[in-house]
Amino acid sequence: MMLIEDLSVGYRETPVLRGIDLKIEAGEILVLVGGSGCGKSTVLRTLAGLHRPSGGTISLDGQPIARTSAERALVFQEDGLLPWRSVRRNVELPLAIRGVSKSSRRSQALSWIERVGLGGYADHLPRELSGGMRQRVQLARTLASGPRVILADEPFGALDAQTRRAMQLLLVDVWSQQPTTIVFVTHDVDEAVFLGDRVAVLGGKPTGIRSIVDVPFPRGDGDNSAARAEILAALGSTQ
Ligand SMILES: Nc1ncnc2c1ncn2[C@@H]1O[C@H](COP(=O)(O)OP(=O)(O)OP(=O)(O)O)[C@@H](O)[C@H]1O
Repeated sequence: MMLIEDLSVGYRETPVLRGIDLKIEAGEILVLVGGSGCGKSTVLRTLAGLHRPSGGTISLDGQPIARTSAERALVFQEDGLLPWRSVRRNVELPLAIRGVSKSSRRSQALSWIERVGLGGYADHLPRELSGGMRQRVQLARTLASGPRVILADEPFGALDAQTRRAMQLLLVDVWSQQPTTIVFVTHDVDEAVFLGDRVAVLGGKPTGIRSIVDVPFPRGDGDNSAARAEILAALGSTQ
């Protein structure tokens, strides 16, 4: 469980958000939405340990978060793959850093590559793949590293609608087999309601969280229109 208490974030003298209290349960998908520039990426980078909070505390299972750690993996819109390494060798990288033996990391990487639907592309270079395929490789690499928390910053933001949907379904598929805690930032309310167990709307003063909306049918076929309307209303009130 990740516990965020009275968190303030900002840059030098510029406060961005303050008074954030959030409890993120293990295995939950929590989505952060909010107007452009409200501080979503800053919060995520703070949870990753890349940015120091200006106040408050963050802990993961009771341990304070003070720096970056492989247990909290950041995933960006830009895939961050190493262009000179093949798909397989990109996915192997976090395993190599953890000291996993060569044969074991090769078989684990190939298994993840298969699971994200890229069997047959293991020896390709990133530049030989489409944007959606590169995002699949990024997902495989992230999952291969076995993080306890995935911090995703608009990972599908640059993809066309069809590829984006395919990636959401893939994420849900792998998450349902292995429910990792995910904090997911998006601009897209439909994506938020599809993926999230809960959606936190950030922005607005004096508090950093305008509203937390429970999604009744996350990743399912039920009617989430009331949750969607509540998120849109909260977003409207932060403008
Ligand atoms: N490195 C930085 N130095 C100073 N100010 C910054 C820095 N990064 C972001 N900011 C400011 O902090 C605020 C929050 O930025 P952040 O990127 O967290 O917002 P966001 O909600 O993720 O935006 P978007 O949805 O447009 O990506 C903005 O006003 C931004 O200008």
